[in-house]
Amino acid sequence: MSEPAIVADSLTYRYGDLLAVDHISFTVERGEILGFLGPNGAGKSTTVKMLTGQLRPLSGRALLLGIDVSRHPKQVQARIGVCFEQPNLYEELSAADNLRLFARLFNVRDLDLTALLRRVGLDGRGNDLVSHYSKGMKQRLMIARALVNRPDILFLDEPTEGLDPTSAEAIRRVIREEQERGATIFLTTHDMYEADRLCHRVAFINSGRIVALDTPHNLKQQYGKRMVRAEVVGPDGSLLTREIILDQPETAAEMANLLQHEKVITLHSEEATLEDIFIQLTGRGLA
Ligand SMILES: Nc1ncnc2c1ncn2[C@@H]1O[C@H](COP(=O)(O)OP(=O)(O)OP(=O)(O)O)[C@@H](O)[C@H]1O
Repeated sequence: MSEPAIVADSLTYRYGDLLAVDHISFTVERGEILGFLGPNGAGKSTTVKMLTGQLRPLSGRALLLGIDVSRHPKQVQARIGVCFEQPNLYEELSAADNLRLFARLFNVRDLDLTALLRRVGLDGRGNDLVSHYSKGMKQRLMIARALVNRPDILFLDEPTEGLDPTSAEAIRRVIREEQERGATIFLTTHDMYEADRLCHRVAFINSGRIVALDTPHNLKQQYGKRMVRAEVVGPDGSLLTREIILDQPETAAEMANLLQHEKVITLHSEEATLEDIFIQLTGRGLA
């Protein structure tokens, strides 16, 4: 079996007195989409920078595709694609020239510019200057740039943050396509719905530490409470809410009581969201 796409082994980083990343360890298998979830300042970007060779860990090490990132950054960088939250494009060049420049840097000779621009919904706009692009267009161009070298691993740092729904959906579609192509995706986000829909597993990070790492389904099973919420008509005719926790010894009796003795108007089953679980584990929200 091939080695994992990403191995983080006790990665640690400090800015002055601040321990931003505190002995983080995890593994991402090839072809997996891992969501890295945490609030502002949790240490997500710092972790990504260590994984991609932009910051040298204070201690610990990162292996990408079996290669030590600190020892062989160039070798690793040729095989990954990185898209950061802050646009770092050449604004006075056209979108196409930005991509061509990157292709030259990576020695990619058979770049199909038209196809690449089409994938991110920028076909017909390749000759526009990047400075004339909207925020969403720049973000999509950065994704395109991260794909130029057909990376084995894609690092996407908050790729849909602040985008309109159409741009965000275009980016999610590309993420799924890349995973189907066989790429591994490391997705940093504080959007729990996005993580829930896209990721095979999610890691919760808080104050520089991983507090949980599992599939969204297992996290909900382990930490979440499934429940039924009903709206019923009260004695004075007003609407009241009843909540019944599922999977308890008394659940069946409570459900029977509800249906036999109350006038039920609506009935919905609900499960914990990743946000609920994050709050339960850390005492704070993701936003
Ligand atoms: N260059 C820096 N100098 C000093 N402190 C920094 C620097 N970069 C980040 N930090 C601090 O390190 C901690 C982790 O920051 P980091 O950017 O990794 O968090 P994050 O989870 O990516 O947050 P966000 O969601 O806001 O991007 C924060 O407390 C932040 O203020």
